[in-house]
Amino acid sequence: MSAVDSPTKPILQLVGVRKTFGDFTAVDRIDLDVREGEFLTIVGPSGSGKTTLLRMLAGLDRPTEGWITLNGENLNDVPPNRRPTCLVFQSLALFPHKSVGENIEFPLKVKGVSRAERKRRALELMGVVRLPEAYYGKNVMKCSGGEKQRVAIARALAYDPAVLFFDEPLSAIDYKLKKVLEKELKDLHKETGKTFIYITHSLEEAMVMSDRIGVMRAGRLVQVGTPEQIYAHPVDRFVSEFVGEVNVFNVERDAPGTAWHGVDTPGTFKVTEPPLLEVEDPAPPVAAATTGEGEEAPPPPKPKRMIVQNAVQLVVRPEYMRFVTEGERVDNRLQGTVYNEYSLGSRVQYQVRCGKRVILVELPRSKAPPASVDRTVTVGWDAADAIVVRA
Ligand SMILES: Nc1ncnc2c1ncn2[C@@H]1O[C@H](COP(=O)(O)OP(=O)(O)OP(=O)(O)O)[C@@H](O)[C@H]1O
Repeated sequence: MSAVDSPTKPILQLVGVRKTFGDFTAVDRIDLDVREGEFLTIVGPSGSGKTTLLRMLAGLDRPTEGWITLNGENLNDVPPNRRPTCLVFQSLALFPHKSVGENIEFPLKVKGVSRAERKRRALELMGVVRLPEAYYGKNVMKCSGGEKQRVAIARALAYDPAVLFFDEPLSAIDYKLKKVLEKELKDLHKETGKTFIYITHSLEEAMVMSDRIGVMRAGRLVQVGTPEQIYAHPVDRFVSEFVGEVNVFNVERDAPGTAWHGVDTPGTFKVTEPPLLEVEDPAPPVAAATTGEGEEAPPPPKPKRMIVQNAVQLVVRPEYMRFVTEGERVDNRLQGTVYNEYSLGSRVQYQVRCGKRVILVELPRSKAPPASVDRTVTVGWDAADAIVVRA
């Protein structure tokens, strides 16, 4: 059972964490519970605030507002070297003139562990990260990128931290090795049972390894969920597009119960009823009250209302689009012409011009029709396969 399914208590809690640089807010009021033993990945585009958040977690920066607690203890003023956490940097920060063994043993040496015990533990950790014992005396700069990565992780494990932070450790590694290391990191997480917090801009990486993923945008954590939740139930268009290429249709209706019409794509569409939207009541905020001691008490929260949405976006992933034959039952269909097709290895992607729009369709190679370019086709999708997000 993963940490996500189990009722484990939060090990790390963030409450209203904010970081500003002058007038600029890099991280904006983040609330997050990290469960003990989970692999949580924070993803987001460049500049969304991931590194700033991680630096606060690791103690390299102090939050401007809010609290970070570990097992209930406020960490805000605890320096990095006094925290039971360890950060594996993108640059790895290894000691270049030292051997693999010396690098891994460093935290143990600082703790005053005997030479024999240090060596025993270093060899044990080399086994955990799959480095051959013969590498013990090898100069770390003579190791490959993937090997250095393993040394950095073994050294982090030597600290025996409660939580390990990873700052894009695989970003400089070639694609094939990265795929191997992603799986190894996931195995390592399982074997050690430690809490891993991982930062990356690659959602693909996050999907492979994580129990949960937090998606950041402009300093805010816009969605936290399992890879399945992020993929199948993105909260908005930003998250859905971050997960991969999508077809987006703007649709609206005059009133509940009437037909949905395309705004930018002509036609009537069958749409799964969108969820009610929770909004703050537009009534003016209630003035702050004064407490008995003469201090200002915070105003009560604004009441919320549920409203029916009559304008939404339908997000249809290319793999949920299909070519429809005459008479085939499908909820929504569009006529078009295939103008390009691309091989994606085991899948084929088609670009289909439907009026002024280009629709992406992706099929497994085994179901891909041959030589489709310039053919007139009908593309279609079922209402249940469209993700309905706020317009
Ligand atoms: N010390 C600083 N002073 C001023 N602005 C900063 C500082 N550190 C970060 N920022 C700004 O805060 C924002 C978030 O930066 P951050 O490095 O956290 O983003 P990121 O999501 O990690 O990006 P990337 O994936 O490119 O590393 C950026 O606009 C950045 O310019």
